[in-house]
Amino acid sequence: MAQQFDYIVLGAGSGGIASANRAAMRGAKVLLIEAQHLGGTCVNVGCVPKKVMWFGAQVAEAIKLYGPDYGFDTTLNQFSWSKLVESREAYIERIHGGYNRGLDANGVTLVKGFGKFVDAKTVEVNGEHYTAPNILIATGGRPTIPAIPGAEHGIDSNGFFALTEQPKRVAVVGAGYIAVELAGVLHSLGSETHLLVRKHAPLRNFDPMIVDTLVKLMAAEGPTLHTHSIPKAVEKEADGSLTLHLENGNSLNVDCLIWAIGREPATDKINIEASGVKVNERGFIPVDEYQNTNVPGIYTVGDIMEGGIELTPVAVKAGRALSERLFGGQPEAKMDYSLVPTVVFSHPAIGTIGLTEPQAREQYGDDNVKVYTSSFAAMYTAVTAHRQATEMKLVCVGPEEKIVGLHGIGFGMDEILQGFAVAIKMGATKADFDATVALHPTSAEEFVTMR
Ligand SMILES: Cc1cc2nc3c(=O)[nH]c(=O)nc-3n(C[C@H](O)[C@H](O)[C@H](O)COP(=O)(O)OP(=O)(O)OC[C@H]3O[C@@H](n4cnc5c(N)ncnc54)[C@H](O)[C@@H]3O)c2cc1C
Repeated sequence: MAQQFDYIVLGAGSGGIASANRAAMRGAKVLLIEAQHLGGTCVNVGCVPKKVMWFGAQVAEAIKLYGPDYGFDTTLNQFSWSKLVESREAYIERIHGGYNRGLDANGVTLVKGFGKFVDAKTVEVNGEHYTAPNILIATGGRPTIPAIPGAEHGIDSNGFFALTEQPKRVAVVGAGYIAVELAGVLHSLGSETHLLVRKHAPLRNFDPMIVDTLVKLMAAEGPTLHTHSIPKAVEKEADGSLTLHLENGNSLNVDCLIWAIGREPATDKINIEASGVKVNERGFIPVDEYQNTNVPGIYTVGDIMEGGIELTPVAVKAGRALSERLFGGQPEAKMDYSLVPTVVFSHPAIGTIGLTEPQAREQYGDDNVKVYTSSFAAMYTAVTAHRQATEMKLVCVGPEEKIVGLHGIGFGMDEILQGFAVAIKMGATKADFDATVALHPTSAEEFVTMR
């Protein structure tokens, strides 16, 4: 006999936990199924451990690059990778505790195990059957490994977080934000780091100002960027090192190879056929604007939805909106996927929202687009020998100069963006920015003082 619930959530990651909790708060009887760890990718092998490592890298930079000119006579005797990992994992354990308490407080039933569809209303876990009129698929994704000889000698981002020792020489392959972030952290913490990208630069879909600045900073400070570098094969040498052979004829010998070439959806092992839910040729699930799949009563949010934005707050917001619609008496509740801000924890950080300059010119025509920029060395770095560039840009359209894009790379950009994202979401114009009194002295003030 199947146990009956109002709502079954498959996957306790960012989207699943948020949706399960909100549904339970609205009175639904909720079952949450998780195969591995509460919190999913973000908490265990994504945003959270990544940001801790990035903070570690910030500490290293403060000591090595900036400390001396601020008068600190410091010597870095040693850096313990394993201590950093220990602190990080203890922090993650505390987050797990918080999630458990939250689910308990809301009355969500948690079952640990790998869930599979039996039919459109039934899921099986550990031999038990559970049924509900509403089922959310929130199983997220996993890193892609390329199909080349020897690829198995490399690790992925999950493997990066499992490293107990710091690699001496490492190659990170990929041009997206995860590749940039992992390479930046490893470089700043002292590994000889190589970032290999297929084309001329990483983060190619970002505003050209961001891409150009990042490439210049990498050339000046590292990691070593290898452009037009497509891996062809990986060979394990007798000494345990790895030789990466590239299509352009070059090769690179390293101790550790990290694939960060993209992610694929976890829809292939959940017997999705039994549910009737359609997936596209890559395994992502198409949904309408209300997160409905093609099967009534089955929904999806997060990294496995087709055309989604693979970020935690997006999965969380979509999951909550869905629960408000199903159980909270808000029949029109839905996620608004427009103007989603993004930060890349590079060195320095990148923040971006809205259209890039080329996108705005394409969409509105050159005559309707006005761009404002600012370029300076962040004050934190400007008083040291290690001056670091900050570049900012506002992309405005029409006679009212509505701001449709805001982009920045520089010290503090990760924390600067959120407030500006609110203003832009509200439809701010350049005049609104100009009317705002600057906060001095900050980098952020440049956004309201551009001429
Ligand atoms: C290295 C890295 C860094 C990142 N950094 C950021 C960042 O800084 N900011 C940001 O916003 N986003 C970041 N992300 C992206 C973010 O982690 C994802 O967008 C987010 O976790 C997606 O949430 P989700 O709910 O769709 O899936 P997930 O969080 O992946 O959760 C899916 C869960 O489902 C479980 N599961 C899968 N199949 C089953 C099954 N059959 N039965 C039971 N459970 C199952 C999995 O074990 C997992 O716990 C990062 C990702 C990575 C990999």
